[in-house]
Amino acid sequence: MTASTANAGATAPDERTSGAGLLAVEDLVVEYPGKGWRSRPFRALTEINISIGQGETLGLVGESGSGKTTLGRAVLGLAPVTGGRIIFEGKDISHATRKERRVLSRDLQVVFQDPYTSLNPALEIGDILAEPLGVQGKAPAEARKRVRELLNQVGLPADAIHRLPREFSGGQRQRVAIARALALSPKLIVCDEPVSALDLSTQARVLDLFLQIQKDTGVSYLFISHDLDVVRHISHRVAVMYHGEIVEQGPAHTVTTNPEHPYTQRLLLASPVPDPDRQEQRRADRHRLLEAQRRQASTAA
Ligand SMILES: Nc1ncnc2c1ncn2[C@@H]1O[C@H](COP(=O)(O)OP(=O)(O)OP(=O)(O)O)[C@@H](O)[C@H]1O
Repeated sequence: MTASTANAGATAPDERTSGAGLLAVEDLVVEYPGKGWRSRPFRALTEINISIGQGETLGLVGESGSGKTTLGRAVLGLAPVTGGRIIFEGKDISHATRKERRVLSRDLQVVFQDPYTSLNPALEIGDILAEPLGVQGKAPAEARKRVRELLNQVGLPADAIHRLPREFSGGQRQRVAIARALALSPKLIVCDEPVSALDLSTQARVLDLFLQIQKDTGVSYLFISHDLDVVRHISHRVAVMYHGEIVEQGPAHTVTTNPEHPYTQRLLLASPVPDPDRQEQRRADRHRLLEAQRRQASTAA
């Protein structure tokens, strides 16, 4: 993985700036009802505006509690929308009924962070992958064929069909979760920290798989991560969240190497650089950023 190339596997990121088309989130507000120690409703998202085009990845970064997961859940219909709209393929889905959500689930899928808890441990991989196909009414023979295709697509052996999740490593389990999300050929996948639980070399391979799948299928991703390097690698554009608001968004390379907002600058300076391959690039980024801050300070003085 090279830190300097944002989503090198798909369309050049800087050619994309609008992201209009598939998903548009307009002035979205999410308030959780008050409960327990929080007796008043809690506003987790305030006037969020993002959009994602077909075949595009929008990376969503921000510290813990900034509202990234809530935004992903709102898109999936799992968080209470109290204001604004979520438009998917031109249709307002912010208050979709359960029946409408079932239909939408063909096009809108999710991959969660933890490959150890997101798969039913009692089911064989073949059954895990066939489940969404059965729910959508695919005949068993057709479902079996699709399961074999999916295993091949995510780089798992055909005999994985009869094995249980516990027989696989974290990276392999995440491949199963990706295959399950792909089963119905969705248009958008919400990826909620899908590589955070994996070691670095496995992270790189799984990120490459996401890129390859996007190239092959044209799927779009809302890619949530707290890791700026991961987001830079996978995304065309990046949105930065802070206390339930988007404070900055733009082309991935610009936002992750030359951010404008002080919060993004702090994120960049604070994020660790565990991968030796990325250290040189990050040192250069930090140096440039610190220089720019020094220049700003001396101009202000
Ligand atoms: N079901 C809920 N009920 C009430 N408050 C919630 C609920 N889910 C999340 N929150 C609150 O909303 C805020 C945003 O949480 P969210 O999980 O979206 O942040 P995040 O950026 O994804 O954090 P992390 O990276 O730790 O997952 C937090 O203050 C959290 O406590």
